[in-house]
Parts: sequence; structure tokens; C-alpha cells
Amino acid sequence: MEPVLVVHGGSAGCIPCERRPRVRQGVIRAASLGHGVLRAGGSAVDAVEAAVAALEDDPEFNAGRGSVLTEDGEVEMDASIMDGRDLATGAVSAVRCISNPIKLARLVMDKTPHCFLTDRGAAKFAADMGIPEIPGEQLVTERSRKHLEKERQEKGAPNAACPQNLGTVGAVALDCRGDVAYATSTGGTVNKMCGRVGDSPCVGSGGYADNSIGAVSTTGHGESILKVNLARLALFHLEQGKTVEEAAELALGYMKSKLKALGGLILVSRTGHWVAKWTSASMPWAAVKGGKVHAGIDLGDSTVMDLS
Ligand SMILES: NC(=O)C[C@H](N)C(=O)O
Repeated sequence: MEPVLVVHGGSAGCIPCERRPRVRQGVIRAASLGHGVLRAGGSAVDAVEAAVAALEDDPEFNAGRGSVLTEDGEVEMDASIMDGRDLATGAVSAVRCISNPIKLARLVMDKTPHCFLTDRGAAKFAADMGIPEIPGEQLVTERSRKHLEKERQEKGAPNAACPQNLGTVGAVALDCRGDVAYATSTGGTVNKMCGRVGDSPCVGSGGYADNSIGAVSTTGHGESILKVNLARLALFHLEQGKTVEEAAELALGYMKSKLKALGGLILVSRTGHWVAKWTSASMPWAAVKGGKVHAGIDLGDSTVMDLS
């Protein structure tokens, strides 16, 4: 089976010109890294974890370092991962002071009888697993501080139709054995209440993976994505015989018509067809398949180059 790896860097409004090359490089680097895991014979789960961990380490994205801040000026992160072979899943929410929430979500999947740990319990589990605690400040960037400041001044309630929270990250993969997986990680929405949990750690909303259908990772207004179970909805349409493009369009279209909410998703089918689709102004994405890297940010700006 020809392996496929697709990543996204979050549905967004307009991305300022000076950031675009760094954002573009970030998604291409992560997709190439994840695809390298697949080429070396690694599993889809290992590949999506590696790709998302790379995006968490990149301060350009709203996940790990670079996460947006809560109303208290702190970083609280959510993440989830799923293995399409057996529907095994691991998720964490409201975690602080660790570099890679996606690695903790993976450990929840692999090492506990549970699917989802939160807050204090997740922190204790991280310590038990030997994950180093880092000062929360290390996750905070100048950009996220300014973003919170601006949001406080504007006192805007999160607007479903106008996503400004660039950067939730996600990956989907199909490996050489035909197994699929997804991973999604985020700092959530800027100025969110302490303890707010979004869609990203919720299986069925922030992502889904099932070997008999495919894998999907979503981004956008979390409360809306939760209400429509966006990830599972997209896979439902695929299961019903729609193409990956149609399934993505139908799921995002439903969320838009029902809730006036915008977002985006990446999807890979069990047969290796893939799509990156969004209804927001932009969504950085990159895909690697058959020696080619495809990437884009806005509608109609996608490029293809040889994998180096
Ligand atoms: N940008 C995002 O995708 C935000 C994320 N879906 C959340 O609401 O937590």
C-alpha cells in the first residue's frame, strides 16, 4: 500500500504575509517527518504522533509551544489520538506544563484502561510516566500574549463564523499495511474559561480513525464541531459511498448551515484518497504521497514538489 500522510495547521482567518513562509514550512516539515516514519515501515499511529509532536514544538502553531492563552493568561492544552485498527483511543484535556500533549494522549491509549484523562489526573499520569514538567512560561510566546491582550480589549465572545485561532494541529495517515490513524492537538481558543474543553480531545469531533473507512482530523470553532460530531460525520458520508471531497464538503457544509460555523478538516480514505478542505478563509496543510509533497494555505494556492 502506498503510504499517505496529511497534516493541518488549523483553520484560520487571514494569515499575515510575514508569517506565511514559516507556517508553510512548518506543515511541510511535519508532513515529511511523519511520512518518513511510514516509509521506514512505521505504523500510522507512530507517524501521526511524530507529525503532531513536531507541530507542537513549532511556536507558529496553537498547540504545545505557541498555544493561545486562557482568560487567566495560562496555557491549557487538549489532544487526542486514535488507531484505526481497533478503535483504540487516548485523549487528554486541560493539561499544562508539558511539551507534547499528543505523547501523553498516546500513553493514555497504550498504558491505561481508559480513553480520556483530564487536568489533575492527567498531570499525575504524566509524572508517573516520567514526562518532564516544564515551566508553563516556556509554552508562552510573545504572539500569544499579544493575542490575549487584543482579545481582552475587544472583549469578543468566540465567534463561530470568524475563526481567529489559527493553529490547532492535526495529522492523518495510511501506512503500508493499510492501517489508518489520526492525531489532533490544540491550545484551544484564546481567552477561554479555565477548564474549557474543546472538540480536539473528543473522539468523533476532533478526529476519528477506522480501518474500514479512513481517518480524519478537524479544526475550527470547537463548540460547533462538538455539536455536529464533525469528524465522525465526515466518515459517515465516506462510508455511505461519497468521495473524500464530497464527504468533507457535506460535513463542513452541515456545520455551516446548521450553526453558521466555519472550520476545516483533513481526511484520508482506507484506499489512500485524501483531501484538505476548509470553509474558513485559510487552513495551512501539507500532504505527502508517492514521492510528492502537496501544500497550501489559501484556496487555489496549492503547490506540488518532489519529496527531498
Ligand atoms: N483552532 C481550533 O481548531 C480550535 C479548536 N477546535 C478548539 O476549539 O479548541
